[in-house]
Amino acid sequence: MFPKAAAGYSYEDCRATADWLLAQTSLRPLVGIVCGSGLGGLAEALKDQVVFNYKDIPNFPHSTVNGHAGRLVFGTLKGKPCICMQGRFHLYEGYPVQKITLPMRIFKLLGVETVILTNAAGGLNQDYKVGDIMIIKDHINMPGFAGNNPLAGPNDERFGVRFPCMSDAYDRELQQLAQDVGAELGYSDFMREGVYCVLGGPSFETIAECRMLHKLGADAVGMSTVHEVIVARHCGMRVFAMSLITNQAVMDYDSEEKANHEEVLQTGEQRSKQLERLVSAMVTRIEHNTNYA
Ligand SMILES: O=P(O)(O)O[C@H]1O[C@H](CO)[C@@H](O)[C@H]1O
Ligand SMILES: Nc1nc2[nH]cnc2c(=O)[nH]1
Repeated sequence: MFPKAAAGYSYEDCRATADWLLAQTSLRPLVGIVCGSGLGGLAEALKDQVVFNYKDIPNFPHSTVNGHAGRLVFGTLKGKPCICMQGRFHLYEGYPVQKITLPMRIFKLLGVETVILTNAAGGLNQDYKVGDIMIIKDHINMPGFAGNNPLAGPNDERFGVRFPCMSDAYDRELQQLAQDVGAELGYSDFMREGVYCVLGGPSFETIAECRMLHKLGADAVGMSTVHEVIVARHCGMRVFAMSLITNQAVMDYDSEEKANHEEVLQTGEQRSKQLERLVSAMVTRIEHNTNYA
């Protein structure tokens, strides 16, 4: 029933995992949240929690990265049923791209309509400061240019169409909602919007690579999110994503700065309460049961 899939999982495999979860809790989540590096504190805001360790969930990969606890948390945020991934999967952990995006299909089969993704990213835009929150308005899928797209392979129409549109990947209403909620919370000074570029990692970028990405139109760079967004949109969920700028990408040969994961986690900790308030306030105001595909 729960095969060890080498690359991806079939519709039936995803259904089996979703049904296994649905049998353990009566909560039916409408919003799915993915916590980025050091941002797992978001899950603590959920009430009436039912928690699963990834290693206990059939078919689920395991978290191997510091700052990604590896727990799936069902609960409510101000009364709204949610599910939260306290930790995500990345290409550099050695998982095939179809495997790191499996949770999006599970979300869909659990009944999730809206996905909110967070990540830690390096700032390429010279106006950005460490601690800024960037609403993602678009992405550049660098591994996708080389054919590493989570939708490559046979397409199952029960999830979505063969050639999904991505020019509307990031829901504009939700971007506006984030701006409005951010302004009400007094966060406007550190809220931005921009383009996120995903790379394979795990090495951080060279100076020449950062300069190139900036010239290509990227405002922030990271190693996640985009694959999840593609799969979430393919199966018709509404998507909002944001980056916490945890470090400045090094763009200058005179700089003494060195990107490191400790700084990433530290910035996450410093901004975690504000991110939690932003996400909670957004979740309470998200409308449901509309056709978002
Ligand atoms: O994108 P998230 O999971 O937030 O993590 C980011 O932070 C890690 C590097 O410090 C990388 O995994 C990068 O992708
Ligand atoms: N690729 C990449 N990922 C990150 N995650 C957090 N900061 C960074 C960064 O500078 N580069």
